This record gives sequence, C-alpha cells and structure tokens, in this order.
Amino acid sequence: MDQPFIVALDFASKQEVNEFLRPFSSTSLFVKVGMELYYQEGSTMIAELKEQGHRIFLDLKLHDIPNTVKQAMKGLARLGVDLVNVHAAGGTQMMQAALEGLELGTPSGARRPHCIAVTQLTSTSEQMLRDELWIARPMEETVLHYASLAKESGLDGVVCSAKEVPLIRERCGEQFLTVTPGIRFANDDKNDQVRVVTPYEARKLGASLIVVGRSITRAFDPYAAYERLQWEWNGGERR
Ligand SMILES: O=C(O)c1cc(=O)[nH]c(=O)n1[C@@H]1O[C@H](COP(=O)(O)O)[C@@H](O)[C@H]1O
Repeated sequence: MDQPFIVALDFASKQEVNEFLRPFSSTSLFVKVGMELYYQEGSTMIAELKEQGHRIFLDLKLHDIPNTVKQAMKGLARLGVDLVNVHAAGGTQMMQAALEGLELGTPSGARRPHCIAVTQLTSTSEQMLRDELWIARPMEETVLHYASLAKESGLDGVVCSAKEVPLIRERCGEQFLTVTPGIRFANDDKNDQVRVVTPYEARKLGASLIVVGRSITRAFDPYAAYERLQWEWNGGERR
C-alpha cells in the first residue's frame, strides 16, 4: 500500500460525497466507504469512486457465521475494491471463510482485495473491555491476541489503534498491515473515539495506514486539513 492516508467518507449521500471531493478533483485519494454511505448508496457509489481514480477501503466489518461471511465476501470481491474488513471476534474459521469468499469472487486476472480484521474498536476503553465485554485481559494483550489470530487465519493485517502497532509489528512482522483509525490533530475533539493519536504519533509508532474522518471531513477547509495531515505525517509536529 503506497498511500498511507485513508479518508473516511462518512456521509449520508452521494451529493455530500461529491461536494466534499470537489476540491480534491485532481488528487487521487484512498477513501473509505463505511456503513453509513454504503447502506444508502450501495455499489454504484463504489463504481463512481473507482471511476474517479480513488482507491477504496470498503469498511463493512463483517461478523457472522463463516458461511454467511464467505458468501458475502464473494459478492464484495466483484466490486473491485482494494481493502475489506471483518471483526476478528468472529473467530479464525470465519476469517478463513472471508478469504475463501474473496478468492472465489475475485475476477480472473484481478488482485484479491486485501482483508483485515478489527481487533478492538478504537472507541473501546480498558474499562468497557472489562465491564461490558467481560474481557479480563488488558487492551494491548487482547488486541495482540486478536492480531495473532488474524495472522494465523491468513489475513493481510488488522485495524487497531496506533498505540498497539509496535507490539503487533513485533509479533506479526513488518509486512502485516496495521490500519489505524482514531486519528486526531492535537487540538481536535476526540468525539466518540478513545484510543486516539495524532498523525505524527501514528507515523512514529509505525502504522501502515491511518484512517482519518472528521478531522478532515468536518474541517472548515478539508483540503487544507488534508495537506496538514500530510505535513504532520512527514515529520512536522504541531502542538
Ligand atoms: O474499521 C474502521 O475503519 C474503524 C475501526 C475502529 O476501530 N475505529 C474506527 O473509528 N473505524 C472507522 O474509522 C473512522 C474514524 O472516523 P473519525 O473518528 O471521524 O476519524 C470511522 O469511519 C469508523 O467507522
């Protein structure tokens, strides 16, 4: 993956997406289409974004019985997206089934979409992990365990907080993708995110790709915010 920034297109309609993308008309982006947009606009949105030259992370976080995930992935592979995801909590059989589905659905001659697993959502705190999910191990250990399961299942990487990247790299290797949301500029509101870092910190921690939504999409000047993101990632720390 040569492009380290994924812009989360968390919008409710194609119109809002087009308005947001207008200043980026000469920039080829790596964009994320999540549940909000995909459930409204479906696969035509994917086709249009591809036509505009953008790379696509289709973030539907599949989590179901293995057969259902396999069949769903078969269909998603036909869309020609670059990256898809599942919840690692679905288990190793489900993750393997996701890969099988992707392989079956990828048109001949095309490259199978990369598949990554969400370890623990970046909106989850240590306290939630313990009191709500009833997982007694610390966050880092839990994330590392889920990352190991994803690796054993043959997946290409995980979604995690950049805070957990150094341990995952050590355990799963440099080629294993670490895709990290929960990115905020230093002065931004965290909103519903908990395990948050700045773009500069994410780079220092070794994240392969960072997912950035509201810090760009809700910025007064999204294009300037994207430029700031590039600047910070490349070493320009702002306080
Ligand atoms: O899979 C994801 O992309 C994801 C996993 C996760 O643990 N946390 C997380 O925030 N995300 C997504 O990343 C994006 C983050 O958006 P912002 O908080 O606005 O930057 C959203 O589209 C989330 O759905």
